[in-house]
Amino acid sequence: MLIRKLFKFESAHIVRNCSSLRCSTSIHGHSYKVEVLLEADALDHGQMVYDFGLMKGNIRDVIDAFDHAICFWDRDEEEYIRLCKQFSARWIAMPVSPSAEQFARLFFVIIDRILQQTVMANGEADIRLHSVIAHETETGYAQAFRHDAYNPRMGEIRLEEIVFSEQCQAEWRDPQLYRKLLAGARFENSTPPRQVP
Ligand SMILES: Nc1nc2c(c(=O)[nH]1)N=C([C@H](O)[C@H](O)COP(=O)(O)OP(=O)(O)OP(=O)(O)O)CN2
Repeated sequence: MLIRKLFKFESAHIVRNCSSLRCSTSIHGHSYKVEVLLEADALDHGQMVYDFGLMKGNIRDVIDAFDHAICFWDRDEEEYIRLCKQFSARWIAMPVSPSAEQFARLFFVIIDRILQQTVMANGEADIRLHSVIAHETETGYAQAFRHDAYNPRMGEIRLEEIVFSEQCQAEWRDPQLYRKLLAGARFENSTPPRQVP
């Protein structure tokens, strides 16, 4: 069974080398929508694949870091990157260009790691990240599946190479969140009170 949770953020970028001139030569913003799809073949003690509320923890926090941030490819021109950092307290450096496709892949890789490091506490069984959909506009989206996220032909995404500005990190509920993720820390889902009907 599949479940889906929708997240939103507003962000600015340039996508170099693309065919659309406006997109590759002018900083512009989008109201992104990100759909996270999880799958499992069994249900937890609440008879859910994964409680939607749990997705409003680390998964939501990481996606929300992109809100009001300027996102740039770390191979963009040095001067452009310097100015992004100078004029925006919220910025994210990405090892791939910030197209809808790469946002979908990048979120897949991050959320996949969050789930791997999360200790399930309510009988959730074998939760798998099915795919991530990144809507850039009302009419255009990209959907990344596992084989896309880890496909080197699309560019390798190493978590260590995604850099969140100090301001992005400071606004997390846990400013150490990303450092903990990189260090392989375990994230505990809160244990629900057991009520047997
Ligand atoms: N496959 C992709 N194509 C384009 C991307 C992308 O990430 N993946 N990105 C862009 C631009 O960022 C652009 O701003 C969005 O393009 P487009 O859909 O053409 O935007 P419109 O605002 O014109 O949307 P309409 O709904 O068609 O008016 C370009 N292409």
